[in-house]
Amino acid sequence: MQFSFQQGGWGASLADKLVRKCDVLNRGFSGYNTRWAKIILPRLIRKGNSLDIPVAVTIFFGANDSALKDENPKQHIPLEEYAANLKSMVQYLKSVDIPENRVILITPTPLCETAWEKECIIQGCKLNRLNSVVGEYANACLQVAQDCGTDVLDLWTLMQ
Ligand SMILES: CCCCCCCCCCCCCCCCOC[C@H](COP(=O)(O)O)OC(C)=O
Repeated sequence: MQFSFQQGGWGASLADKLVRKCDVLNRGFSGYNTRWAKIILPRLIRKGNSLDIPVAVTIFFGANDSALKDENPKQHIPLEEYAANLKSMVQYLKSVDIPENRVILITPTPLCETAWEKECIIQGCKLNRLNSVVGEYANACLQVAQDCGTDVLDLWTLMQ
């Protein structure tokens, strides 16, 4: 997310598509999981006046949360906590007047294990994420969207 506004990034493309319609703000923090994001969210989005209410807020987590506990304990978040953290962020947004119908959850994308393993080796570690595990977090994200009544962009399915 943090780097999505770089040249050719999806954030930059989105901002370009929506030019003259709305501003696209990037509040991505590379490497963050839902536990850390939940803590900083109140510093990123505060209650404003009615003119400041965002048209839409996207919440895009799961890639880092789903890192394997044994191989990457710093980023790993248990599945149940991941779902609870997503719900908590939706509830926080509601408390600052951003209702669930303005929130879009985005599932994590599928993981190319061979490409990621090469990255891990460069970093001096073993493969620390598995596509099948990411899929469990994507399903949990879909469930949270259903429970909370938000829209959801199912990149897990769309990018298979
Ligand atoms: C209002 C309409 C919103 C539409 C949003 C459209 C979103 C399109 C998204 C395309 C996504 C492309 C693939 C992104 C892959 C992201 O992977 C992220 C993870 C975690 O990275 P980070 O955020 O830096 O921690 O990447 C890795 C390597 O784990």
